[in-house]
Amino acid sequence: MAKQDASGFPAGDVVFMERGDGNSALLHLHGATLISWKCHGVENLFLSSTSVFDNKKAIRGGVPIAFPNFGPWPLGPQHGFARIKRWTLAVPPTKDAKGDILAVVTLEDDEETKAMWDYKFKLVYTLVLSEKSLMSTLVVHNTDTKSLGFTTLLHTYFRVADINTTTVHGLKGLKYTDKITGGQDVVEARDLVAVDRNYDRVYKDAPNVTVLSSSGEPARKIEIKTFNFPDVVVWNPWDVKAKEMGDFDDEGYKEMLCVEAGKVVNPVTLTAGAQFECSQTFTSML
Ligand SMILES: O=P(O)(O)OC[C@H]1O[C@H](O)[C@H](O)[C@@H](O)[C@@H]1O
Repeated sequence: MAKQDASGFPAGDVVFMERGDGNSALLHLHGATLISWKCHGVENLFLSSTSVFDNKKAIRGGVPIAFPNFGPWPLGPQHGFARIKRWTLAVPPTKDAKGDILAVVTLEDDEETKAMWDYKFKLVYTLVLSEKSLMSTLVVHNTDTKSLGFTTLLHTYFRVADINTTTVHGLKGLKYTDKITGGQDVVEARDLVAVDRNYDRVYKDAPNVTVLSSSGEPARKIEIKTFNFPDVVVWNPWDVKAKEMGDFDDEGYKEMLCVEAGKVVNPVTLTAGAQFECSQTFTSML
């Protein structure tokens, strides 16, 4: 398995949050990519063992942030630049009276971002680690004197013991676009969505709670509660695409599922000085 604890990284590259009861989180400042969330000692995030940590390429796994664009982008790299920029640690891990840990990282425009996307902005990403939960809040500030538009998404790679026992609840009745087959939107008929091939589906207008369940050892049941993320992308590259990606374990598709909270179908428009807040909270229900 990939290095998923703080000891494998130069100290200045990662932010380690630890409650001391088997609950911890590890964020890499490259892309503000959360690369580990352990709940009672169980790792819930998938990180490819072949992920490249060169502070250039996006980290393959954890929770990369897509901003200011989800998907192919004519102005710059796929999924935007937030996942490949170095973020700044604004508030180092701080414990409150309940024992919860808070940390804040930020990203602001610079010459490189403005060459692609000519706007001034500030992103503030706040993590709060509780006993069974991790809340991640992204606030986008328009610090420019003109309006800007964007799409954004938290690209969570969940770790599961066995994809064949994994389901996602909460998507029934929603329309989705299937990016693999193309064509018309389809209505999801299943209460429990199981993934048995290459999936790349964008579910629209989802309720704010979905639940990922997986048996095997260890079993997992994780509630994903969102705010201002109306879309859910379900992605698994499966065997052929996994092999095609240089930074994805050949067999890794059997041990992961991406359930991505997004604001991707309808972009956000922010007037000068305005801000937009969105969040997702993982809660282990076991
Ligand atoms: O390889 P990446 O740029 O990290 O993208 C990985 C995947 O991200 C999302 O899930 C998209 O819906 C997929 O179309 C894409 O293949």
